[in-house]
Amino acid sequence: MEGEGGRRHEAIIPGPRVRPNPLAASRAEVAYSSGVPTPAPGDDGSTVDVLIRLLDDVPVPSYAHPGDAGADLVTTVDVELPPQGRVTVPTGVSIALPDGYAAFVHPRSGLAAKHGVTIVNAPGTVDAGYRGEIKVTLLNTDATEAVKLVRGDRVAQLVVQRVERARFLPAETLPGSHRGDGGFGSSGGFAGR
Ligand SMILES: O=c1ccn([C@H]2C[C@H](O)[C@@H](COP(=O)(O)OP(=O)(O)OP(=O)(O)O)O2)c(=O)[nH]1
Ligand SMILES: [Mg+2]
Repeated sequence: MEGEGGRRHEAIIPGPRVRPNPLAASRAEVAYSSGVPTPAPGDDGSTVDVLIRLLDDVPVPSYAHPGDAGADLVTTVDVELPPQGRVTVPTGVSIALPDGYAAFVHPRSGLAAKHGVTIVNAPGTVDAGYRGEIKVTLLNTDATEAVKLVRGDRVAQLVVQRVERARFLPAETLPGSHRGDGGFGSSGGFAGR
């Protein structure tokens, strides 16, 4: 456009506010650790396709509500967790995650709050290359009450996430930071301690 004095001004027209979706861009090329290509890409880049084998008569893990992060996993065996005891249970599923993803086996808050049941190694890490059955190592934190779970009970939830792999670069010194080497409660405790 021609401005005053004959100088040319660029018209500032805001561009469309569209963020590129890195998932959508790369999905077609995603490869599994085995080299098997992915199935057709999903709809809008907000889901990732994960191949699953049902090793038992179990439901495909599903999300209870839209927007949930965790898909529930069931135990395929009846189990009694003694007070403060732990048991590893099979879930009847194995999966193939695309490279660049991992799945994390998280406790369920209802089991934790009502019965004290958690997962020893929470969250358990399922590597992209793992093809074995997903298992859950349950722990009954209650000091006195045993907890009985039966085949089909939902005992954990699986959260699928993109993960970065680091290139660890040895260095003599590290850049300074506000926290420095303070940790393990350096910012203060809680009321009474
Ligand atoms: O709660 C879990 C945690 C892990 N796994 C499976 C998937 C994972 O890829 C594999 C190995 O897990 P991890 O690396 O945590 O165990 P590790 O003790 O380091 O075993 P490994 O030497 O096989 O890596 O075991 C599960 O089924 N459930
Ligand atoms: Mg390991």
